[in-house]
Amino acid sequence: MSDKRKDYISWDEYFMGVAILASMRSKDPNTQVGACIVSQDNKILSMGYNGFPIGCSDDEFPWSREAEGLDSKYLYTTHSELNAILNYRGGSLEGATIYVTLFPCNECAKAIIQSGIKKLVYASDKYATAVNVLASKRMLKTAGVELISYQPSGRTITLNV
Ligand SMILES: O=c1[nH]c(=O)n([C@H]2C[C@H](O)[C@@H](COP(=O)(O)O)O2)cc1CO
Ligand SMILES: [Zn+2]
Repeated sequence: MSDKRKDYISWDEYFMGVAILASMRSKDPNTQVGACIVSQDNKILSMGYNGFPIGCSDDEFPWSREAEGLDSKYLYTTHSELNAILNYRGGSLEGATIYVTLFPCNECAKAIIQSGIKKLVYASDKYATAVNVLASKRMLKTAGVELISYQPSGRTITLNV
């Protein structure tokens, strides 16, 4: 009897890897974010990345983070976490886990909590001191969502696509 492969990727590497891959679809020149929602039995339910709503052209709407008023990207981008939740076409997300490449903002936290997601695994927390992230953590913790800081395995995964 032959032994099984030993260097297969872990569930965490797989799901965070999918979130990272989703982020690579983002057209945001500054921050690309990806999310992957997973069921309690390790099935991928949905994915998302930050971008403009369907029908709002990436070439017509602005990607500027400095511009004020109607030319700011912040008015138009749908965040990766919200996109992943809205992209889901199944039933309930109750009890699911969301893998995110960046800690979610307060608006995404509300959507995560209300959709019944119970666990959040995040990679970067580069805006940790921003007031919206502090508010996000306050809500997620109060609502009982488990927050797990992803520990990179150190493995490099190369895709020849
Ligand atoms: O939770 C988040 N999820 C998410 O998708 N984003 C997106 C919105 C913007 O397109 C980008 C943030 O842009 P910037 O880093 O230039 O401020 O990341 C931003 C946050 C904020 O934490
Ligand atoms: Zn958000």
